[in-house]
Order: sequence, then C-alpha cells, then structure tokens
Amino acid sequence: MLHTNLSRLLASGGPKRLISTVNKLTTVEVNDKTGIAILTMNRPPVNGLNLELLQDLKSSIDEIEGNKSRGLILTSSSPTIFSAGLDILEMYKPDMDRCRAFWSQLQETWLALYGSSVPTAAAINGHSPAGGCLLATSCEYRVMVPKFTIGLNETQLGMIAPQWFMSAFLSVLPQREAERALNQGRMFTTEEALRVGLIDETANSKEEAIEKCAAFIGTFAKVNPLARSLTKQQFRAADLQQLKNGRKEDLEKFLFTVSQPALQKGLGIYLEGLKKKVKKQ
Ligand SMILES: CCCC/C=C/CC(=O)SCCNC(=O)CCNC(=O)[C@H](O)C(C)(C)COP(=O)(O)OP(=O)(O)OC[C@H]1O[C@@H](n2cnc3c(N)ncnc32)[C@H](O)[C@@H]1OP(=O)(O)O
Repeated sequence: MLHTNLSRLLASGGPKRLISTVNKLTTVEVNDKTGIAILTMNRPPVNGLNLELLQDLKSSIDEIEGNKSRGLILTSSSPTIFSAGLDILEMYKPDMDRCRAFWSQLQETWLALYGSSVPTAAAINGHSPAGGCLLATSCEYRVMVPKFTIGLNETQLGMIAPQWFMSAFLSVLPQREAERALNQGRMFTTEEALRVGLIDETANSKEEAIEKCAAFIGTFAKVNPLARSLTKQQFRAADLQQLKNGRKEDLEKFLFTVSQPALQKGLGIYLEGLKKKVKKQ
C-alpha cells in the first residue's frame, strides 16, 4: 500500500513545493515530496554547450548526486530547443587553451551524467541535435515533445562523433540503426525517433514530458537503490572506462581535428548558413 502510494506520488510529480538551486546557466529544483530533481539548462538562445554551461551542468549533477535525490530529469528553459549541441563558437577559430578546457569539461560532464548513480531521464522539449542528443541518450529514459528533431548530425558538419558519443547512442539504438544514422548525420523527427526507439515516449507539452519522466523514475520505487545503481554501473562500466582510459588521446584528437584548416572552413560555412537562415525568416 505504502509502495503503491509512493509510486503514484512519484508518477504524478507530486505536490509542487520545490527546493531550488540556481547556477548561472542551470537550475536544480527538487520536489520535496517526490525527491526528484529537475535540472534545467538555461543558456539562451539555443543552450549551446559552451565551457560555462558544461561546468554548470557538471556541478548540478554533482549536487543532485550529493543531495540524495530519487532521480534526475534533464530539460531546458527554452520553449523550442533542448540543446543545439556543442557551441560551435568554442570550435571555430578557437583559443587553444580554452578549447582544451572546453573538451576536458565535456568529457567530465558526460562521465558524470552517463555514470550517474541516480535514475536519469530527459524531458526533450525542443530540438536536440548532436551534443543535445548526446545528453539525451546519456540518460536512461527519453520523453519528447512533437514537431522537433533529434540525432547525431556530426557528419553533416564534416565531423566525426567520438567513440563515447557513439556509446551513448548505441546504448539506445540497435547497432545497424545507429551506424546508418551516424553515417548519414540523420536528424529524426519526434515521430521517427519514437519509431526507431531513440526516444521512449512522446508528450504533448514539457509538463507532460516531465510527468512521464517522473513516472519512469517512479518505477524504481520498490527496487533496492544500491542494487539498482550498481546494476546500472555494470551496464555502463565498459563505456565509461573506455573514455577514462583514453581521455588524453581523445582530447589530443579533438584539438588536432579543430586545428585543421578544412574543418575551420567547413564550420565557417555552417555558421554562415545558420545566420542566413535567421535573416530569411
Ligand atoms: C571534432 C569532433 C567533435 C564533434 C562533435 C560535435 C558535436 C556538436 O554538438 S557540433 C554542434 C552541432 N549542432 C548543430 O548542428 C545545431 C545547429 N543549430 C541548428 O540547427 C538550429 O540553430 C536549431 C535547430 C538548434 C535551432 O533553430 P532556431 O531557428 O530556433 O535558431 P537559430 O536561428 O538557428 O539559432 C539562433 C542563434 O543561435 C546560433 N546557433 C545555433 N546553434 C548553434 C550552435 N550549435 N553553436 C553556436 N551557435 C549556434 C545561430 O547561429 C543563431 O545565432 P545568431 O542569433 O547570432 O544569428
């Protein structure tokens, strides 16, 4: 009976009194009845993942790990963008010291999210290309609002998604589907993403997406938390270890890639295209 009530409370999102912590670019709100933390990205206009947003994300994940939250729901304050992925300006004509710090922080933040001991879910309330898709696929469950797109589009930018981006993608999609999508740099609509299994559910609004994420987290209410967490760690250990072992090489590879003139030229054209699109509207 107690468990049933708790599951119902967790699934409903429960009463709305929230305990909130605000970083510069992220907010953590813990529902004091359900114990579920909502981590919101807030870097207008598109939640581009720059060094500072990645630092705030990591510190918010650490906070949620430390405050005994029952789960983490990742979402965005934008009505149309979950995250536009890596901030291209961190890679275009970069300052190499900052670029080094940026990539190291991306690694650090991914290790924290993918390896998080609490149940994680993404309420994808907007477009979610590339690094945005990485964040979403690093969570254990995804609920997405219609009429948006999600996917790893790196090849469209002339870039190769690192192995650990692929690991998160492969933890969700079958190999054949993942390989084809990555090679094509394919962006999936919400409906297509549901069909292939890139997301688990759709929702008509951000609020409903959060409720569905909370219901997913509620499914663990009767499961021993340590057993659940260690089981998750076992599933993800090889992927996490692969990056931990190869962090330095991964960083050097990234720095080499961004210093290539051909890549810089391609990024310049891509950025120009994004800006032209703005002018046309
Ligand atoms: C070397 C190995 C590593 C490779 C790994 C790469 C992973 C990545 O994440 S690369 C980044 C990939 N991201 C994208 O390709 C997304 C590009 N953006 C979009 O497709 C659209 O912006 C959007 C669908 C996300 C949103 O469209 P919307 O019409 O609402 O907004 P826009 O008018 O296009 O954008 C507003 C504003 O933001 C700038 N911008 C958009 N995305 C990025 C970005 N990822 N980095 C930096 N800046 C971005 C865009 O240029 C506009 O800027 P202005 O207002 O100054 O014109």
